[in-house]
This record gives sequence, C-alpha cells and structure tokens, in this order.
Amino acid sequence: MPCTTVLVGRKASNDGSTMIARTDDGHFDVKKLIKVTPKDQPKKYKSKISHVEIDLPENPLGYTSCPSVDPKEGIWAATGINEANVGMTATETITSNPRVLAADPLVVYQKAKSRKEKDVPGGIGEEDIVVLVLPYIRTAREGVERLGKLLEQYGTYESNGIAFNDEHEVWWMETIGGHHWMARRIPEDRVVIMPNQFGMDEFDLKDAFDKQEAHLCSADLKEFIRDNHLDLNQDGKFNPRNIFGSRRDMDHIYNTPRAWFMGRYLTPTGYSWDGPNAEFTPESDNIPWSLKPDRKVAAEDVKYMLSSHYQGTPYDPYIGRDTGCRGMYRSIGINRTGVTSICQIRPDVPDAIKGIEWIVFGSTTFGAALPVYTNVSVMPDYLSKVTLDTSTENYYWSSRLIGALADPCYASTVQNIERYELTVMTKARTLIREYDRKMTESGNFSLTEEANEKLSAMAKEETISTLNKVLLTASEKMKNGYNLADN
Ligand SMILES: N[C@@H](Cc1ccccc1)C(=O)O
Repeated sequence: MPCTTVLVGRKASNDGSTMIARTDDGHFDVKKLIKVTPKDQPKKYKSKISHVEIDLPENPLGYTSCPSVDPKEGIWAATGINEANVGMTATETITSNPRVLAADPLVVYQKAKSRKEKDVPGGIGEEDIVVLVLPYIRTAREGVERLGKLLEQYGTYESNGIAFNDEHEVWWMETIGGHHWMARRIPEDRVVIMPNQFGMDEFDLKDAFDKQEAHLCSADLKEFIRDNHLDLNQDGKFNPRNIFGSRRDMDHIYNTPRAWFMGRYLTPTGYSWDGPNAEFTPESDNIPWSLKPDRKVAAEDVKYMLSSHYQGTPYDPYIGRDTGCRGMYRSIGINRTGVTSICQIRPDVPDAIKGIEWIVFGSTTFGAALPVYTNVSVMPDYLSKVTLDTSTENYYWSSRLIGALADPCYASTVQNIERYELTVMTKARTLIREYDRKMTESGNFSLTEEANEKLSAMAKEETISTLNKVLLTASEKMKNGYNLADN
C-alpha cells in the first residue's frame, strides 16, 4: 500500500527548520496521536507479523507516536519526535528488483510445517521500526546507524524508505534486499520527493567509505553490487535507482506521476514539466530525487503537496475539462490514508519547544494540519482517545467523516475544506506564536500541554463547524431530494 514522503532541508524551509513528512496510507487504518513515556516503552519487543523478538536498550527517551488503534495488528507507530528533538517517519514502502532480491533475499517469517519443526522468525519491518529506533537516538545520523545495525542483525521482510531529522540534518535511508542499506544526508537547500519507489539517484561511495560526512551504507555494498552484477549504469555515474530500484509500467501510473506533480509545484521554473517538449512528464523515470525549490518551503506547502490530486492538470479526478485522463494517475491525497504527519524541528527556539508535529488524520485532501508541541507527557484526548467506532468526539473520526462526505460533492464543498484548512493553520500558528513567546519569556515550558489543549479545542470547534456545513451540502445532494416542497 502506498505512502508519499517529503523531506525539507533547513536551507530550503522558510524558517530554517528541518521537516520530514509522510502520508501513512494503509487501508483506512484507525490512528491516534499519543505520547509514549519511558515507562510505557517495552523492554523486550515482539513483532506480530514476523514474530521476531528483540531485547531493547535501557533508558529509552519519550516520543510521540501514531499507532494503530486496533492492537491485534501490532503497534505501527508510523512517525514521531523524541525528547531529544529527533524526528522519524517509517516507512515509505519502496521497490526493488529480482536481481537484488535474489542476491539478498528478504527475511520472511517461516511458520513450522509440522510439529517436528519450529517457526523461524522473520526480520523487522514497518510494523516495528519506529518503536525499535526512535526512543534510542539523539541525532538523525544515529537513527541511520542504529537501524543499519538492526537490519544487518535481524534482516527485513520488505523494502522500505525511512527518514530521520534533527535541528540540523535530514537523513534518508533505503533498504536493499534482506540486509543491505544506504543512507544520505539530504542537501540542506533541497526538498526530497518520494513516491513508493527506490528513490536515490546519486550517492557518493567515496564519502561513504571515507569521511562519511553525508553518506552511509552497508560495509560490503560495493562487493554486493560487483559480485551480483547489479550496476546497470552506462555513464560511469553511480545512480542507485538504476541498481536497486524498479522501472515498471506500474511505476508510471502509480509513482512517477506523484514525483512529477511535486517537482512541478516546487520548481515550476527549474525544469519544463508540461507540453510536448517537457523535460519531465508524469511518466519520466529520471525525475530528480531532490530539487532546489523556486521558493522557500513552509509546512503549508508540504501539506498542499501531500493533499494534492493533480489540480490544474487533466489528471485531476475531481474537476477540470475532461480529456479522458481524469484520475488515470494515483493521487497523493488518497482516500485510505490513516495519518499524515510533518515532523518539524525548529532552530530558533529553546530546546523544550523545538519539536512541532503537524497532524492530519484521514484523507489529507480533506483534512486540516494541526501542529502540536511534542515535548509533553500526554496528548489531548481529542487526538489520543480514539476507538474503532466512528465518533465526532475525536479528530481522527471527524476527519474521516468530513472526507467521506465531501469527496462525492467536491465542487460544492471544496471552498468549505479550503477555509477549514486555512482557519485551522492560521489559528494554530497564532497560538504557537503566543505560547512560544510566553514560554521563552517565562522559561516555563510546562505550558506546552496547555498550548496543545487550546490547539485541539480550536481544531475541534473548526472541525465540527466544517462537518456541519459539509453534511448539509451532502444531504442537499442526496439522490432522493426533490425541488418542490410543501409550501
Ligand atoms: N508503508 C506503506 C503504507 C502502509 C501503511 C500502513 C500499513 C501498511 C502499509 C507505504 O509506503 O505505502
């Protein structure tokens, strides 16, 4: 199932912050936002899918998490920021190819076939990675290093992209087969755009095996490539996407169009994206992994890209002149998203308030991004008290209701949704500014919980108001409506 990731270097953002963001597109997964305190963190971890058991280090840090509400599926923490102001998002499912997967097979759980045999646990995967890594790292680079060791020791049963950020750096890591991996510190002035495809298109092997300033990888990666004849590059350049990635017809309807729309949004003047002579089309295999944006990027831009559905192009599933291309490519804003988070680490505020997590539940296209301070001991009920039953008493289900009601009457509700989104982000930014100032001046950083309560109370008020409007519009559009009335 498909996610979309956006990473923003500190010199590409409007406020010098680093941002890592991802739509966690399971299958309508019921999600919540909680704070995991050190006492909540397990000492021994067992995966539901792979049955792997892992002893965890002592002294974990507290961290925010967006777990699945249904415990029988496992935790699936998805994303979070820890108390050392390090963010993590896992995972962006990526692609590989048969050469890689045959050379280093995925480590899949083997159930015993008879009583004489024993189950053989599999490796680690998306279900597990945040819980195994985020509580134990104090920099983004340490996240890569810890996860790299876990992959080499336990292996993985799937191909994943994982992002880490701290105040200064953003690191992107991609797994290769069952045990190999590579990771890059993203260029500070760039934005990385990632659909569900192996993405890195450049990698400095010299740095990776020398100073390791911005590149890290499995120690035997060069031999792995050589001995298994994996390198398809003709031009002598080292393009990992051509070695470890995919180039399928499906990629051209499911993945490359998403990169195309985001690149086109970020740097409309940097390349030609439209027309018969476009440098990059929705089906190009060489859309750059990272781009220098024409304008600095704010959280609103990240939210826009992760909500997008090819607006202004023939591929928009909702509106626009129908040329027969409507909906032909997989939108970034999709119906089945459980949660989308932007983990933002800010440079110009005290440590206690550097971490801000912007949360959208349900389909991002119809949701509002609500920022909350992450250094708290508990999250507001509106964000954290979620059950498997539909309700208007929490942000998750209310967002799902708005999306399901607004989608069928998009043209009639799009203005409500845009106003909702703008109002929530404006009021939230106003509250964050007020509390940043209050806490910085007073040194009383316990006000983060009071701030989050006010933020979620505001979100609840705006969400109910929007739900009322969207429900009325959807009701007016019901097929059994009748224009004549009694009087
Ligand atoms: N990681 C998956 C999304 C996913 C989320 C939750 C459960 C399973 C899968 C993707 O990138 O598409």
